[in-house]
Amino acid sequence: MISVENLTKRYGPHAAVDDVSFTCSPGTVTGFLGPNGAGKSTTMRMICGLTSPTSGSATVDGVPYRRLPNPGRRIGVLLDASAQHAGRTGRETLALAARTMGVDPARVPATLDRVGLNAAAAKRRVGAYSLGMRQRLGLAHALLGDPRILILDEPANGLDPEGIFWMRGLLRDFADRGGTVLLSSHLLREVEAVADRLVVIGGGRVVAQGGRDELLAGAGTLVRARDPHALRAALASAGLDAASSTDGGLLVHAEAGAVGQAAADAGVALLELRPAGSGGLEQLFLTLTADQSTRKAVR
Ligand SMILES: Nc1ncnc2c1ncn2[C@@H]1O[C@H](COP(=O)(O)OP(=O)(O)OP(=O)(O)O)[C@@H](O)[C@H]1O
Repeated sequence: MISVENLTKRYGPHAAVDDVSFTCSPGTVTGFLGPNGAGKSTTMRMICGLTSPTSGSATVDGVPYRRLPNPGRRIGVLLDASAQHAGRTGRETLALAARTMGVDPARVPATLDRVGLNAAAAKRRVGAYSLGMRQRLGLAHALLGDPRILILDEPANGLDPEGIFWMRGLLRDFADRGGTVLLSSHLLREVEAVADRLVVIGGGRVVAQGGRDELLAGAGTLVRARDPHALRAALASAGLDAASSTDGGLLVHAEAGAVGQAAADAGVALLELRPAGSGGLEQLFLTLTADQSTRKAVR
C-alpha cells in the first residue's frame, strides 16, 4: 500500500506539488497522469525519499521510504532509466544491485530474461543501450528484489509497440498477483488499457481521482454549438456550470439530456452532444487538464 497524505512541495513561491493525497492498494495499477510540469515526478520522488516534502507525508506499507531497512525488497523503483552507470554492462549493473540488496546473484540472469534482455544484451555496456533497453534494465532493477510494490515514472518511454504491449502484460500480471503499481505515463491509451485507478494531477493539484471506469463514466457532457455564446447563456440560465474544453466545446457537469434540453429551451442549435468519457481517457485527460492553472505550470 502506498499512502500519500496532503503532500506539498514548494520551490520558492511556486508549489510544484500542492496538497496531494491518494492511496494505491494491493491488486491495483494506479495510473498517475498529468501534463508536463504537473508535479508527477516530484510526487514520486517524495514517495521514494529523494525529495523532502515541504509538508505532508508519504508512506509505503505504513513506513516512510527512508525508514525501510532494505527498500529494494519492498518497493521497486524506476524513476530515471538514463541515470544508470554507462560504463557497466547490464549484467554487472544487476549483479551490483543484487549484492546491495542481499539478493541471490543467481536471480540476475532470470531477471534480465524476464525483461527481454538476452545474453548478448546483458554483456553490452549500458552506454551502448537504446533508451528502450535502459528502461528494460531499469525495470529489471526494480523487480530484482521481488518487491510487492512498483513505482515507475514513464517506464514505457522509448519502448517500441511490442515492448509497450509486453510491459502492459507484466504490470497487469504483477497487480493480479496482489502487487501494487503506481505508474506515470504520457501514453494515455496504454494507461487506459492497464490501470484500474487513475490520479490526474494538474498544476500540482489533484484534479480527479477514482476508478478508471467510474471516472470515464462521470466525466460530464461535451457539447458544441455553432453559437458558443448563446450556448453558454442557455446553460447558465438553466443553472448548469460549463467549462471550456480544449477542442472548442464546453464540458458541462450534467447528464446529456439536461444539457440538450437547456439548449432546446433557448433555441440553440447543437453541433455535438455526447458523454465526455466516450472519447476515452485522452479526451477526459484533455478536458480535466485544460484549466488555466495547469497551463501556467507547463510554462
Ligand atoms: N529542483 C527543482 N527546483 C525548482 N523547481 C522544480 C524542481 N523540480 C521540479 N520543479 C518544478 O516543479 C514542477 C513540477 O515538476 P515535475 O518534474 O514534478 O513535473 P512532471 O509532472 O513530472 O512533468 P513531466 O511530465 O514533464 O516530467 C515544474 O514546474 C518544475 O519546473
